Amino acid sequence: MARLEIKSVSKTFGAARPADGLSLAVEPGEIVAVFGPSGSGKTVLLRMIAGMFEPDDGDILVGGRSVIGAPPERRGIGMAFQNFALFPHMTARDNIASGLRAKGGSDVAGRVAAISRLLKIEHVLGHAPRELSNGQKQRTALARALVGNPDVLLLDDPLRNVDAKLRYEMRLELPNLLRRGAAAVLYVTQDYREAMAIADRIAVLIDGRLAQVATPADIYAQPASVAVARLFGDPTINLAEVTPVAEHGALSAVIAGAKMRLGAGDGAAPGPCWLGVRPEDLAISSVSGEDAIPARILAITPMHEKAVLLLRLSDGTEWLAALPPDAPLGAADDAVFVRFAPEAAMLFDRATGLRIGPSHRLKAA
Ligand SMILES: Nc1ncnc2c1ncn2[C@@H]1O[C@H](COP(=O)(O)OP(=O)(O)OP(=O)(O)O)[C@@H](O)[C@H]1O
Repeated sequence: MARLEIKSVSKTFGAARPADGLSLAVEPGEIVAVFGPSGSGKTVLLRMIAGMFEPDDGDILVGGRSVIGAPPERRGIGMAFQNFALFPHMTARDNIASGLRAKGGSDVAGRVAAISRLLKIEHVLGHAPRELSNGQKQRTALARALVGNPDVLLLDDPLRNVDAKLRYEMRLELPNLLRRGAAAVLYVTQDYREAMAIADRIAVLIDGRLAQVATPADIYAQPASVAVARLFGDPTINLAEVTPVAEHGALSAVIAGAKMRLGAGDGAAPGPCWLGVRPEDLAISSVSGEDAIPARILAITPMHEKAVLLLRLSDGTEWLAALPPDAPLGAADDAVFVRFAPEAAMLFDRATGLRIGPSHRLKAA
């Protein structure tokens, strides 16, 4: 059992700076998802930890000892990648055993059998990779990463190339499987749902910097910035440019002519902001009122667990509302009124993008 610590790590490739002062610690038995847009530096981070190349600055420690300069096989790290990276000429059994054999481990056959049972691939151990389905390849690659009981487990988008059904199943199974060995797990994914389903904490990487490291619930309810807020949620968060005003210690902002009460902030007017409201926090009705934004329904998309309404507010802004499918939805071109609770409004500084003030969403939940 060992802690993984990444301390002020930076890496530059020409004009690209995929790691810019990254600091993060992962405890034994903890799963931290590294999530961020394409090109944000996720793979570079994993490769530096694995020892495929070294950082320009900073330190990486496993169990309190720096691994900088140590060869990959001496770092106590297991890895699995999105393209599986299995040796094509070896059976699944030999692929799984390859790392153990290289290290001269004991009871290789017994350990391979045990991990294969756990991953339900015992029946294909004699097959070559070309004879395996993508799901079986992915389980074989995971088995190879897990079999040596590594201190640190690095998984680079391991479910990207498997079909939707298996991905769903594996999202349910993986957390228990990964926690068995009490490794410190870094799990890279481009899918925010996968990050939320699998991880204890999510490290949001944007342009080589950690924009936020927090639990999935906190990141959703209290995103540190408008960029983080936009990465989590489907449909994505609705935004409006506002300049809130403070009256009697309470904030409000005018959106498309309607004066909306805001629960965010500390009651002082914060200057120009982005206001963000999640689609599921909007209520739609045919009843007008001072606290309601006039809008028109442009389109309704029924989905099995929700209906998504595309709305045009009276100032031309387009917002999305996500409603329970049994809610009265109206029809395209209907005039409607949009409301949200003051606690549902988040405010982000327009210049920096950072969220303003304490969130009231958690209190409301
Ligand atoms: N070996 C390398 N040489 C030069 N530039 C590199 C190298 N590896 C990565 N980069 C650059 O570093 C940046 C981050 O790349 P990285 O592969 O870490 O992104 P990512 O977040 O994993 O993206 P994706 O989700 O698409 O896999 C990119 O601009 C990439 O072009």
